[in-house]
Amino acid sequence: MKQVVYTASPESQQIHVWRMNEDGALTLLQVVDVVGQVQPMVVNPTQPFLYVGVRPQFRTIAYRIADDGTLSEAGQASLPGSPTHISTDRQGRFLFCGSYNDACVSISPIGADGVPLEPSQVINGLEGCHSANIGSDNQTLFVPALKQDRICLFDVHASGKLTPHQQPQVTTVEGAGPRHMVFHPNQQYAYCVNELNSTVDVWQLRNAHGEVECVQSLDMQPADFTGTRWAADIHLTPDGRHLYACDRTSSTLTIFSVSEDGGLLTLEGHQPTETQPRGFNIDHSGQYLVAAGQKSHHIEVYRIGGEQGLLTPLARYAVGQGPMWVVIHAL
Ligand SMILES: O=C1O[C@H](COP(=O)(O)O)[C@@H](O)[C@H](O)[C@H]1O
Repeated sequence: MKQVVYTASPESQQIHVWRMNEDGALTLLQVVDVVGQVQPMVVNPTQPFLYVGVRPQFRTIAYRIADDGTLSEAGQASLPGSPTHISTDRQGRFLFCGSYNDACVSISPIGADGVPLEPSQVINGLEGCHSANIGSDNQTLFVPALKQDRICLFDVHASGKLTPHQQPQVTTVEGAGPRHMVFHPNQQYAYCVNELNSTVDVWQLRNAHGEVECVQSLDMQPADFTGTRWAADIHLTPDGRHLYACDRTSSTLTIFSVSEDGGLLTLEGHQPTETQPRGFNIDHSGQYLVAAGQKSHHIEVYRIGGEQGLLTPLARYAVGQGPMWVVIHAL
């Protein structure tokens, strides 16, 4: 499998493009200078485009992905707030943007040329909006509002509109701060990392009443941990067996194994990693994890191994300043 790794470094305004070799080693292919601080990134699932969110002029830049993974700019569109997180639906028809500082989520249609258009709708009042995550059904959008301890649910319409889902929101425990989410491949469960109390919640997507319900909440930290909690990102291996979440104060990756049905997590261990890991990702083969240290200005590649999914450090690489986002794309 041919894969490339994109890392976004807002302080130096750069995207580094790496080829990922079969053994997990990275080879630098390109450094893209971006006009603005580049933060969130996502690849269109059906067309070869990388979308990034930049500031201080809030917009998305679309890059065409060449056959070798290198990038060339294809167009830009405005965004209604500072882009904290961007994502697409599973057919690559819409771009979603969550803005923490501007407390909103937006939806922008993606044109036939692969470039996003201007937003077709903006929903305000989502305090601490930290991400927008399309469900496996490609119809329900899950939007964590960190400062309100709730995840808002919206139906996505083909017209480019969002309307409140039948169950319009679910709430976490007070002070949790829901941030990023991933979905189990069996479409039955989602996992949300909570920034402020460093826990991971397991959300059953359709309980006996057809509703979303939290069925487990696990601490990411060891029982004797007394430091400040500051969790950030969460990712699942493609086979749904191993789940990872990172905490920035302790600079650790927490490793969970996932039960066969996806409904139960077991804490397997902690891996020290780059200083202040804000973003990481897992490759498409499920063999490698790449973590970015916002304060170390490096990324580190790990091999995922064994029944427990423990991590073995392979190599670290200097990137730009303040790396914060990692995307891995199968060519
Ligand atoms: O994780 C965090 O994210 C928010 C929003 O980040 P931004 O890059 O969109 O400004 C940040 O303000 C908060 O301090 C931090 O913990």
